Amino acid sequence: MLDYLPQWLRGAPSEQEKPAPDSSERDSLQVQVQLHEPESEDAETTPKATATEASSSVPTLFLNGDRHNGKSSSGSVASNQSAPAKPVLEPPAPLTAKPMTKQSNAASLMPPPARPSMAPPPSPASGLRVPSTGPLPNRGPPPHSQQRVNSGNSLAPTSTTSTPNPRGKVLLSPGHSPMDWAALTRKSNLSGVSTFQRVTPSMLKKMTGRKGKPAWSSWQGKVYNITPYLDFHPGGRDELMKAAGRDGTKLFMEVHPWVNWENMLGSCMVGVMVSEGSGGEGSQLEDID
Ligand code: HEM
Repeated sequence: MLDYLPQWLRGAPSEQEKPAPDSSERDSLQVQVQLHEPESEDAETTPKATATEASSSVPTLFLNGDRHNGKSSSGSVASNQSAPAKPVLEPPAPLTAKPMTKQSNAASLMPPPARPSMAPPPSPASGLRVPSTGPLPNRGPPPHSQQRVNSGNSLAPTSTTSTPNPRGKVLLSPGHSPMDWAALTRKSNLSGVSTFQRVTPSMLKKMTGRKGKPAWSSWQGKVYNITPYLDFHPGGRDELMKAAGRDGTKLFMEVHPWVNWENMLGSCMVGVMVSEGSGGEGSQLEDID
């Protein structure tokens, strides 16, 4: 009975029956001892398989054994000719270098260069654009300022519509875009006067845009007819009318110092400011009205 099992598995023979172990059995017994012998403080952990270089060309795996154990002089564990119960695992798959796949190849490539900026070429209306870089300029008067309060005067019906835009911009009616204004000023003289005017402060004060009079405003010593621009003004008629009959420099600079007054209203220039008493043809224009 149990003849098919190796001797060492059939159970412990009595001391008398026990034959002198041959060398291979001795080695097998050593293996058992080695497997159960705690080697270190973490010896109770799950046995781990470790690859090692066997004496033959085929790599062999060992349980809980390090390379030195496997190559011990007894050689029973490392040897392929040991007992069948020997805990030898199948040889692992050869650790060959993986060929580069397409994906890993692409991942190792350098990223594409940054896209060049697609800034549009400068246009005639570029002076009207808000600068895209740098600190934000003053975006109009504070919410409760006098400038934000509707003046309530009886202006002619406007062709612009107020919007809840926080910047105070209005919806310009069709045909009144900044481009339309630029095209209009290229074609015609919009000053409303045939000759250059010498305008005194009292003359300017009367040019309020009411009672059939044009709206004039001065800027750095020059006088401009702002009436034609009223419906083109992105801030609306009411805002622009605040500068009528007076020097508009301060108001203008408070709201949009980046806007080029002289370029935009060049064709609306009426004349220059002169001191009181030295008025010129402007007084004649006043008489006509
Ligand atoms: C008379 C010469 C003026 C010209 C040529 C002019 C021109 C302009 C332009 C081009 C804009 C658009 C700005 C932008 O998009 O960045 C604008 C907006 C505006 N303007 Fe004028 N403006 C003038 C006078 C005034 C005055 C006197 C006021 C106020 C009393 C005023 C109030 C505003 C407001 C509230 C806006 C909208 C807010 C903004 O764009 O920041 N403007 N104006």
